[in-house]
Amino acid sequence: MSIDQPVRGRPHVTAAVLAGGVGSRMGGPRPKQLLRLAGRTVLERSIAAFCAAPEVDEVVVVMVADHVAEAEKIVAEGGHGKVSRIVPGGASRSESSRAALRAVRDRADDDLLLLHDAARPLVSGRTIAACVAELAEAGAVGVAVPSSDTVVRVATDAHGHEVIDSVPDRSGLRRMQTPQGFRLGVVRRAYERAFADPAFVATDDCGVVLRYLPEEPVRIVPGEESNIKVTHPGDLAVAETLLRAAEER
Ligand SMILES: Nc1ccn([C@@H]2O[C@H](COP(=O)(O)OP(=O)(O)OP(=O)(O)O)[C@@H](O)[C@H]2O)c(=O)n1
Ligand SMILES: C[C@](O)(CO)[C@H](O)COP(=O)(O)O
Repeated sequence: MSIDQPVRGRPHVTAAVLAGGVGSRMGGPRPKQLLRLAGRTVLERSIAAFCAAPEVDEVVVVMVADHVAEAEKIVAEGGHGKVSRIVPGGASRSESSRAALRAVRDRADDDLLLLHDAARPLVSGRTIAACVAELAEAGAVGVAVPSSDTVVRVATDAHGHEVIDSVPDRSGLRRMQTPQGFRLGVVRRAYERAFADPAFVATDDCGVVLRYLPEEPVRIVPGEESNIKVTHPGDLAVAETLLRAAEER
C-alpha cells in the first residue's frame, strides 16, 4: 500500500437494543423487558449479549421513556461498559429505530448499526458475529430461520369467516429475527424516505430498506430457533428452559 493512501480501519459497530415497547401482549404492570429471566432482566440479558460480543464496539439502549432511570440503574449495576447512551424510545418500533439512528448521528455512513429487539434476550454470540461478518460485503442483513409450520395467507369470506386465501411455498419463507444490521448510510437513507411517506408502517428494519431502498439487496443469515421474542405470557418460561439448556451444553 502506498504511504499517501488513506487508511481506514474496520468500521465502528454500534448495537442498538430496542426496549421502547410497553409489552401490551404480555400484559402486566411493567414492560416485559423489565421482567426477570433466570435472575436478570430480559433487558440486561440482551445488553449483556452485545457487550460480550467482540465485534461490537458500543451499545445504545432505546428505553421506554418512563423507565429510562431503571435502565440506567441496570446498566450501572451490571457494569455494562460498552453502553454509551440510554435514550427514550418512540411510540412505535420504527420510531424507536429512528431514536437509535439519532443516537449514532455522528458516525460515518460506512460504520455499522445492529438493531436488536430487547425482547430477544437469548441472541447468541454466533448470530451477532454472523451478522457483522456478512456486513463486510452487504449493506443490509437480517437474521432469519425457516418456518417449520405451513404458513397461509387468509381472507374473510362473505359471511365474515376467516378462510385460507393461498398457501405460499414454504421453502421460500423465513421468519425474521433480530439483530438486523446495516451500513449506516443504507439505513439512514431508507428511514429518511420512510418517514417522508405518510403511509409508512413497518414491523422490522429490513422491511424498511426493502421497501424504500429497493436497489439495496437485503441479505439473510441463518438464525437460531432459540432466539425467541418474549411476546406472550408463557414465553418467559420457554426462554428460561432454552437458557438452561444452553448453559448445560
Ligand atoms: N415503541 C416501541 C415498540 C417496540 N419496541 C421494541 O421492539 C421490540 C419488539 O417489539 P414487541 O415485541 O412488539 O414489543 P412491545 O411493543 O413491547 O410488545 P407489544 O407489541 O405486545 O406491545 C421490543 O424489544 C420492544 O421493546 C420499541 O423499542 N419501541
Ligand atoms: C423485528 C421482529 O422481531 C422480526 O420478527 C418483529 O417484526 C417485531 O415485531 P413486533 O410486533 O414489534 O414484536
